[in-house]
Amino acid sequence: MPDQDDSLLLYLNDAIATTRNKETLFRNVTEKLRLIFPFDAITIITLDAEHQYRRVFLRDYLGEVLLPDTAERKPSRMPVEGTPIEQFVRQPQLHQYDLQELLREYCFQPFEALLAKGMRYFTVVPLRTGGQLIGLLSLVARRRPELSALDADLLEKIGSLVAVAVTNTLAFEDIARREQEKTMQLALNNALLSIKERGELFRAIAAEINRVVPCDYFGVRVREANSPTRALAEFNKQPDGSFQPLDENRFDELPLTLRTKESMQLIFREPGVFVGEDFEALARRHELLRYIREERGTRSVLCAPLDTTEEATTVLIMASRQPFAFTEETLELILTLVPQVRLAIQNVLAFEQIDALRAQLEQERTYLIDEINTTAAARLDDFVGGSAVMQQVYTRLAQVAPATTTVLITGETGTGKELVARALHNLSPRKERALIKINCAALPAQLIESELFGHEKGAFTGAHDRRIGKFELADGGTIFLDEVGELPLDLQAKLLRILQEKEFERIGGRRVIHTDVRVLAATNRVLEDEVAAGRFRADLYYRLNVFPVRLPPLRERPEDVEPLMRHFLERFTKQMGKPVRGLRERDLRALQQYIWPGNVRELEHVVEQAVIVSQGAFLEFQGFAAAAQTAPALPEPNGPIRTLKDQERDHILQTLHRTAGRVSGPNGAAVLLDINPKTLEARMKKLGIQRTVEVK
Ligand SMILES: Nc1ncnc2c1ncn2[C@@H]1O[C@H](COP(=O)(O)OP(=O)(O)OP(=O)(O)O)[C@@H](O)[C@H]1O
Repeated sequence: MPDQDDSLLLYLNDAIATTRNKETLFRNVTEKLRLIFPFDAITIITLDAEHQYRRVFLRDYLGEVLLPDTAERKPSRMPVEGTPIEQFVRQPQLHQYDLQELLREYCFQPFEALLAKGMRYFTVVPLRTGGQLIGLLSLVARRRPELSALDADLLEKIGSLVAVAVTNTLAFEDIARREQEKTMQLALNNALLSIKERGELFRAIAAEINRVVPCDYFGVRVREANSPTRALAEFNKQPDGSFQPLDENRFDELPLTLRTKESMQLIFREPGVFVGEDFEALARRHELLRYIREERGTRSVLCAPLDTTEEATTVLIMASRQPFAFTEETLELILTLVPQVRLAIQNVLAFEQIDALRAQLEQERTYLIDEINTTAAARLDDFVGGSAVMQQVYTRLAQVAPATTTVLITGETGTGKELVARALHNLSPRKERALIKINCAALPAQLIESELFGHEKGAFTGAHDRRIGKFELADGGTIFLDEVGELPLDLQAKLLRILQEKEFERIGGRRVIHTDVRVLAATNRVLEDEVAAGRFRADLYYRLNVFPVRLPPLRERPEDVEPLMRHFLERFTKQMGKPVRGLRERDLRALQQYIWPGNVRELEHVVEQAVIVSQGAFLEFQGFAAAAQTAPALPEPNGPIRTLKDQERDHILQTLHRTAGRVSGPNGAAVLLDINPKTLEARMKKLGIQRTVEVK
């Protein structure tokens, strides 16, 4: 049939030169071939340059669907080694085989399936262009094809034409793919450059990628050593095609057995596609994947590592309910996007960090402004009083200030414990960061925890927003736990953990937060006694008492009274714009002899009051004069002994007199007497002191 052959060749030549559409082209080619050669199925495979991998380029079963389980359903790149194709590649000539014989040598599932469909004969035509073997054309038939020498010659020629067509098509596909890549990269770039919010950014990435590689799940997860993986962002595709973020806590509903660290560890660390049987095998081995398969109907997964550092691996994961949703090509495409996506993630995380720092700075700023308004930063120069006991204190302060050592400041009320804490902070390298004060006695017990550790949004009723705790706020700075002896026992345990491990969690949060905080604590209680009474944890006491600083009460250093007095006098006179007045010798002596239960603070108040009320040439200590007369601690040697009750009654009365009847509050009698206002009220009741009657 030479004429017919020539016209076929001409036809093919023409078709190949003019048809750009792969499907039309090969439909035409196979139809023509069938007219000449009685084959039942035609397959074209292509080979890579090293002939190690094969891809199915086209299958045509002439109307009869064969091999329903394997056709196009594998990742398209498959190895050559170990298959009969190895043999064809080694001797690239036109060959005819009996499938049964081939199968004796090789175990090859596609051929077994062909055989099961009644196919017996297999003709291989090498596809060559420019002397290079680029693929194979195979023709399969039920009946043995009788090929003449001319037929064989024709087939070889057809092979050459088909090879050109295949190469052209591949080149076109390659160009189209690169264009697609470029378009995607451009689209992604636009999104990545303009979006700074994490959720939105990842949603845009998911949507762009989904346009080319459809998926039902898109996520970026991070694996860190020794902890379950966590998501940077995760989305599920909705029926309307939009991507909705997945609930961060959705794994909380998992059966406990699945929430083990091992199960929650990321299994994907290499780029790969897991489809069909590969996915099923993986799901059988990995519990969590099996669960996701059941719950979400996931049947294939693609993963592409984005970033690997010593501490963490970040992986992009796509999943689909289709069993063969991804191929090696899709993976290659996704991998070309990795550098962009990595950069975008780094950007967005950097933005978040900046935001977090800005928020922290803002909080610190607001806090500091509040603080500055009430108290200025203290230095050692601010301490007045050169008594020997105080000299020892100053030396200890100067020694410990530059270290990160925890300091426990003890002393009666008003002895200057807070002043010491401020001085320690300001003398330390942390002075540029915040000094955060927490008054452990002034907070309702149920709020202290949130105050110290912060809480997540919705952690408890009323927690509308996330709140940063003071320990987090003080990161890099100092925290001052005032009245630490008042801390409830359960919080003592939590405080101990921070001191030991330097980490904590927000209430309602699962993330462990590390913090670098120097702790200063103060109390006017004798903590040893509190420990003995079971009200204070011994282990916490030892943790806090690393470097104790005890502030002596004013009565133990009467020589400091005068300089302190003069110091306050100068301050208040200036502050109030009052004229300078003299100090009577007897008043000074009375002040020095007084026992000062409220210590320096009480002295400060006495002077303040004197500056306010004095009119003449001398300072008047009206309220104090009475106290000074009755204050001597020792009674007359031979005088009548007064009962303790009387003594107590008088003492309370004097104090109330001084505070103009005020029991509680900063200027109340309870502060001066260093007892709880409720306790004072109870005592007053017991002693028959009625505020309104007695104090006018
Ligand atoms: N040595 C000192 N020199 C100058 N001022 C002092 C000195 N000691 C204390 N003060 C002042 O006395 C007042 C009370 O001090 P501070 O608040 O530090 O005492 P505190 O021991 O923390 O009291 P509390 O136990 O009641 O909290 C403050 O105004 C402080 O500035």
